[in-house]
Amino acid sequence: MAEPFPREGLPLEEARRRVLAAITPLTGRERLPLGRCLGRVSAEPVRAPEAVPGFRASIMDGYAITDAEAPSPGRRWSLVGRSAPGAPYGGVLAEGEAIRILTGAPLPEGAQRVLPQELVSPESPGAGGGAESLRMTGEAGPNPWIRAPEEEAAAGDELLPAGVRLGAAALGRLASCGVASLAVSVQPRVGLLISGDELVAAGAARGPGQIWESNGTLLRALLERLGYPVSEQRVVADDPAALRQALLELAADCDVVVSTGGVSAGDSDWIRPLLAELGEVGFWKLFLKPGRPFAFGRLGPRPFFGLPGNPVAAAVTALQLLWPALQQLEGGEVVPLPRLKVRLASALKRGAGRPELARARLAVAGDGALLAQVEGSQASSRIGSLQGADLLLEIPAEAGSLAAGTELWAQLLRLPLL
Ligand SMILES: Nc1nc2c(c(=O)[nH]1)N[C@H]1C(S)=C(S)[C@@H](COP(=O)(O)OP(=O)(O)OC[C@H]3O[C@@H](n4cnc5c(N)ncnc54)[C@H](O)[C@@H]3O)O[C@H]1N2
Ligand code: MOO
Repeated sequence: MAEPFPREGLPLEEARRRVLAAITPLTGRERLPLGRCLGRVSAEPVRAPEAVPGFRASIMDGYAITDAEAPSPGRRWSLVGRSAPGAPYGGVLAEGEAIRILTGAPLPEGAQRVLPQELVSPESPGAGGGAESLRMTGEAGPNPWIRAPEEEAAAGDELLPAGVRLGAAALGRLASCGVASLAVSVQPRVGLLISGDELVAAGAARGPGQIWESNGTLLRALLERLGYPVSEQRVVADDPAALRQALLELAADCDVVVSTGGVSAGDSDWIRPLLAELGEVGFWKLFLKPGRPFAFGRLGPRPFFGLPGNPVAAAVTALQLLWPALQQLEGGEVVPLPRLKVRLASALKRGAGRPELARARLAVAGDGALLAQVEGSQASSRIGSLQGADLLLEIPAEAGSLAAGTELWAQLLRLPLL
């Protein structure tokens, strides 16, 4: 039977294309208060209900006057009132009059300019009584220091399209425009299956040849950081009946099923035959280091990701293939990691073979050039190679050892702050 994939494995780009082509976004949505929307995806466009700020507001603490042009030093006004944030001056300002105004307070009708208080000096009425007055002592510039009523938004402006991941800035802006809640897409429920006869929980005593289970902790934390907490997890031995049972349960309860381990070609690697039995193998094997034994397919109707058992390979393929799929399942834009060009800080010994995503630290040289520092073994079993990594260096398949200074593309392991 012809294999539906090249023998050496699928190039990463092609694998990502096939994964995304097979993923249909979930249709559910829910309305949540803003405080619970961080990291979620907008399910519909949001428009400003009203203009914001909605009135002309002072940008400075000072005095509002009717003068359109900057007044000259020595000019005087009589002080007739005050406008504070939330306590506007009710009257109409006339020529020759000024009011005290605070930052953020509404300008009264007739006012055309605010004089920052540093430019004027108030004068008390003399012995004969009369109004308090104001005298121009400084040199006014052209800025009238007035914030336009529609500076942030006009009524009906689109504040946000559908399909956008909500960060602090978007949520803050929605609040500033009076929006209290919003419709967001439901999140995919992620089921995680961890398999391996050799695995014991961290903290438990190890028998001969046993290792402490780490992929559960690693993947759960990574997925949580990406905004997709794992909703169910099973740890199962390399036993086909137990694995079949766990896969069926996870597929029943979750929108996407992810496994780690048991996906290469050994005689206790059950994931692929079980996927073929319970659903369909879309493709198996990537032309990638780390991450060659990777399976994608369907478990019944659910997308399935068989990540390798080696921890680094599991984390890298989760970032490269599972994360885009989760973004698409949620109905959001699939946002790739930013790519940039960096130079190797030191020579890198390697053999040509598979395209590699090497873990590196980002350093900035004195002249501002971006440098990649690859430290220690890049074995896919060594989780330490992920620790502190800022970059995944994209090393082409045909590249052998690389000299210091070699320019390479790299993916920046950073999420947006705002
Ligand atoms: N003949 C071949 N052998 C292997 C190939 C191959 O192409 N031909 N590929 C190698 C590569 S590359 C990788 S990566 C591994 C992945 O194999 P599996 O996905 O089947 O994973 P396992 O064999 O179950 O485990 C590999 C390794 O990782 C450890 N492991 C597994 N699960 C966990 C866990 N939850 N926490 C911590 N460590 C875990 C496991 O003990 C093994 O050491 O296959 C190569 N072999
Ligand atoms: O793909 Mo494996 O992760 O190279 O060791």
